This record gives sequence, structure tokens and C-alpha cells, in this order.
Amino acid sequence: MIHIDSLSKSYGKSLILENISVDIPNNKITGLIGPSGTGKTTLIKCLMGMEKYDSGKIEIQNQTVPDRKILNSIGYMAQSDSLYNDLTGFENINFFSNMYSTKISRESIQNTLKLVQLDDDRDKLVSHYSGGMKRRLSLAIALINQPEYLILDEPTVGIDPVLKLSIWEQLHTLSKTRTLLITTHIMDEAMKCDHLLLMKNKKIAVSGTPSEILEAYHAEDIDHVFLKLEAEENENVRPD
Ligand SMILES: Nc1ncnc2c1ncn2[C@@H]1O[C@H](COP(=O)(O)OP(=O)(O)OP(=O)(O)O)[C@@H](O)[C@H]1O
Repeated sequence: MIHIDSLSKSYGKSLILENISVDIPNNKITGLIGPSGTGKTTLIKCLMGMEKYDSGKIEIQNQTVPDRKILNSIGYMAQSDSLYNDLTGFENINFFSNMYSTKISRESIQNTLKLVQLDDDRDKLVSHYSGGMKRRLSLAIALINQPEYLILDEPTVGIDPVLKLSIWEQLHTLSKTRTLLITTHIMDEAMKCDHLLLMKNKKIAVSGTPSEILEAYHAEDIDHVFLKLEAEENENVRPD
């Protein structure tokens, strides 16, 4: 479980995350959803120890983070791909797999490339990859050491609908034994998550399963929940 307690974070004078307290359950896909610029990536960077937070606490497996040992059990896919353009897909994933203390076999690299449907393109230079291929390679790199926690920042951007579906199937399979935290703007992807955290105004405004949230807000989709939150804020009325 990821436990976030009273977390606040500013960049300079701008407060980005305000007193956030939330638990991210094990063996589920939690979707962190919210309009652009609400602080989703900032929250993830705080979890990963890539940004220092001002106050509060983050614990993963009861261990305060950042913690080196815990980092080894997290697979992270950033929003922008950090790949070596002058290496092939295979060489990239091989490079990153050498960073782990446990040896990752060629077979497991090959299987992971297959999973993201890059096995046929493994020997192409990444500079010749499309945007979607780069995203898939980044996803493969996040998966390579079979981490207990997977934190994926907009994993399906630039990926075509058919592959997107197969990646979601895979994410669901992974979530049987792993804890996933995924950010997305894409509202139909929100509905595929087991648990949602809706971010608004520096806070987690709503949390629950997609159906619980839709029911509570009498909304047909998550977009409408955000619209209702906006109206609620403007009129200062609560949903009935
Ligand atoms: N390093 C930084 N220095 C200063 N401000 C930053 C920095 N990184 C992000 N911000 C600001 O913090 C706010 C939250 O950004 P963040 O990237 O966390 O949002 P987001 O919800 O992930 O957005 P998106 O969905 O567009 O990726 C934005 O106003 C952004 O401009």
C-alpha cells in the first residue's frame, strides 16, 4: 500500500499540492485523473523521490520514501520518454535492465518486448521509432524487473486503439499481483481503473471506484463529475 499523509508541495510561491492524504490500495489499478496542470506528475515525482515535498509523509510498504530499497521495487514510466536514440530498442532495454542488482535474462527482455509488440522492431534504432513505439519501449523498461509497484504517467499517449486495449488487458493481469498507479486525461481509460483519485484545486477532490463516483454524482461519465465539481465550487452547493 502507498500511504500519503498531509502532503504539500510548492514550486516557488505556487502551491501545487495542498495537504493531500490518500491511500493507494495494493493489487489494484488506481487512476490519478485530473485536468492538465493539477499536479498529477508532481505527486508522482514526490512518490518517486524525484521532487522534494514541503511537508507531510509518504510511505510505501510502511517505509518512508524516498528509500533506495523501495525504489528497486517500483517500475516508473515518465511522461516524456528517456531513451537513447542512438541505441536500438533491445539495447535500450538491455541497458536499463543492467541497472538492477538481479540479473534479467535475455528471454525475459524478449518476452517483455513481445508484450508491447516491439519484438519485430527490437533491432531498429530508437531514433527511427514512432512516438507510440517509444512509449511502448518505455513501458517495457518500466516492466522489466517485474516490480511490485508500477507508476505510469500517461502510459498510452500516442498508442493506437488496438494496442491500447491490449496494454490495458496486460495492466489488468499485472494488477492481480501488483499495485498500479496510472495518470491519464483520457476519461474512458479512467473507467478501466479499479479505483480513482480525482484531482482538482491542489487536492484529491473525490476518490472511490468509478461506479461509486458516477453514482454519487449522478453522472454518466467522469467528465460530467468534473463539470459537477466545477459547478459545485461555483455555486458552493454539494451534490444531492
Ligand atoms: N519544475 C517545475 N517548476 C515550477 N513549476 C512546475 C514545475 N513542474 C511543474 N510545475 C507546475 O506545477 C503545476 C502542476 O504540474 P504537473 O506537471 O504536476 O501537472 P499535471 O497534472 O501532471 O499536468 P498534465 O496532465 O498536463 O501532465 C503546473 O502549473 C506546472 O506548471
